[in-house]
Amino acid sequence: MAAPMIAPSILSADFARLGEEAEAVAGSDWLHVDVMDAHFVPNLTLGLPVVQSLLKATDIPLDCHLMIEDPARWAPPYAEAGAYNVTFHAEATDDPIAVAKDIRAAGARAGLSVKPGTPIEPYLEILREFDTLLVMSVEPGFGGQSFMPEVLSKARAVRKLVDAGELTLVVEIDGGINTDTIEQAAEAGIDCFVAGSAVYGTADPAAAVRALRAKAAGASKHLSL
Ligand SMILES: O=C(CO)[C@@H](O)[C@H](O)COP(=O)(O)O
Ligand SMILES: [Fe+2]
Repeated sequence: MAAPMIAPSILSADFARLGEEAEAVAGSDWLHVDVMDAHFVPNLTLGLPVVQSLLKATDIPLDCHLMIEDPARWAPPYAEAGAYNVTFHAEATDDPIAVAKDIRAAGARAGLSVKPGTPIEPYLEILREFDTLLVMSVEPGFGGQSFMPEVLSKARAVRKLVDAGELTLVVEIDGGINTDTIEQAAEAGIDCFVAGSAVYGTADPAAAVRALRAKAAGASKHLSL
């Protein structure tokens, strides 16, 4: 496995100072941007205009997590705008392959996300159409919730396929990641760790990113390369 990646989630940042908040975590691998539409999830955050502004404000690759209905319509514009990774939910569409193809054609990596209660088995066959799998370890909608370790069996199943060379994708986890929970996720074979409150809820977000990276690296160093 490569070195662990950390993706601070701006959901826990100050929305009036997003450029500075991105600057505060310079050196992070991805900047995680939670797009919520108040339909797919019971919360409303930000959309394409804010992502377009963030793209001008930071060099950190944007990892857009779309918690929205109708990703076939709304996801490709994020890729066209220049987002690095565009992830939508398996539960939000009947044709995830078509959405992934459109995202890739527009120049971004395509990501598939599954809620905690969604099994991974029905999607294993189509994961070759994706560059990222985002395993939700809380119910999507809000930051600051508790980590659900039971979702790690999904990460382990996909890690096995990646290590066997059957899939090439980044396995990412999102929800409740902090210095107490990141090691168990790393041991399950996670490549990329989203953290919102554990980064922006602290006085020194850059130090929080370093602490998370160190813990994940320590826990995953025994895993196969
Ligand atoms: O997608 C989501 C929530 O739906 C996340 O990206 C949260 O922003 C993670 O926040 P923490 O659980 O790390 O506080
Ligand atoms: Fe997210």
